[in-house]
Amino acid sequence: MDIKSNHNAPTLTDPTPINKPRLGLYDALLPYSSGAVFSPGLFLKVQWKKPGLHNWLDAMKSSSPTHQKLTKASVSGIDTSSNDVATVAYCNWLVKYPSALTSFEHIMKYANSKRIALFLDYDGTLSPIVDNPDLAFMSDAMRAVVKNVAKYIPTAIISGRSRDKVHEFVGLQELYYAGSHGMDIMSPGKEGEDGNLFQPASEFLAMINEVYKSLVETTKEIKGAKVENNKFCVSVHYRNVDEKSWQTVAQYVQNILKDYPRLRLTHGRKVLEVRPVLKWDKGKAVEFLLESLGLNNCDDVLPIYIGDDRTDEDAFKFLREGGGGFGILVSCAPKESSAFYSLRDPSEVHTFIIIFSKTFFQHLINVFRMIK
Ligand SMILES: O=P(O)(O)OC[C@H]1O[C@H](O[C@H]2O[C@H](CO)[C@@H](O)[C@H](O)[C@H]2O)[C@H](O)[C@@H](O)[C@@H]1O
Repeated sequence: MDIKSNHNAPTLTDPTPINKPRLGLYDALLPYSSGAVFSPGLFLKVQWKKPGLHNWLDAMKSSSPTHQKLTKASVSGIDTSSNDVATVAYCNWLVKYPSALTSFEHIMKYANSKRIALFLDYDGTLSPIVDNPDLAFMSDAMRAVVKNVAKYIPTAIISGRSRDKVHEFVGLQELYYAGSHGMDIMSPGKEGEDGNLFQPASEFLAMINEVYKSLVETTKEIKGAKVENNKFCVSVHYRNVDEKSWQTVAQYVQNILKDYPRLRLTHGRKVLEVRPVLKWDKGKAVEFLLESLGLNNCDDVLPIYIGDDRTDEDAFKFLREGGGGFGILVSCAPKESSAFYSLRDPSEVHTFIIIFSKTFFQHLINVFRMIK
């Protein structure tokens, strides 16, 4: 697969925010920017039309299909001796989204002599999906590989969680963090200091808090429902709600959103995500970070994004349609995606980052020897 041939000219249309700060590690850092001012172009012009309850329910059911038990997969491939329908479907799907592990040499050939930027989603990518969102811890082994790769490659975590929460889970100072689906971006600070901040949705803070409180109040009677305040967006979890009550969850969220035309809803993995009607998503966050790092519009840069969720598709799409890189979808079940490659689960993400760091480090040594 020729990655480059798939990249067309960028299709982004909204103007650059007026006081867009640069967050680059290697650039002069601009001062902390609070209450950023943005061009009206940042707001979505078409008002979001709230879909009917049945559409919401359909989306809730399809957003997190029960994972098929796919066994015996390994780095080198899948156990094709099994005739299990799910395994066959997964193998067919791998033709379109090859494993980033089995395609590793191809990826490295393409990455050779390029500067890399690595973007990592958190839930379902660095940490396994668990029932309680407060207990979605990342393993020490995963933390160690992310810490190691970040020594050589600018690395960012891009999550739907609040930036503080995901920073607390990951626990590494040296990374870029983009919380609230990219609406809250911070660069690594110097020792004991905060880095630069970019918050395109800051004016929505009060509104989001208000909606969070209403959602907590109205859903408290639904057993298993959980509302999470992600600062510039709110998650309504229904993973632990009996399926018979999903309609009630959807109804309650819909009732509240009727009063907030400037908020919209997206679906994640057994979660409804309430967020501002802004032209800002994980794809825009990747674009912003590349620009801040001085790595945009360069032929010698390869951005790689690894993620598992629907909201990661915005980043995959950005990279595919002119962002100069590619996405890797983490999924153990077939899914349509704008990613180029796939990995089955966080343990394969762990393996990929290890192999990638080692190969990249070796490459740096070779370059160093050549110039010596
Ligand atoms: O962009 P992400 O970092 O993937 O964040 C998306 C949502 O992730 C979290 O929820 C998901 O993971 C939970 C823990 O494994 C799981 O219980 C839940 O069902 C998943 O949807 C997070 O709690 C949400 O706030 C994020 O929106």
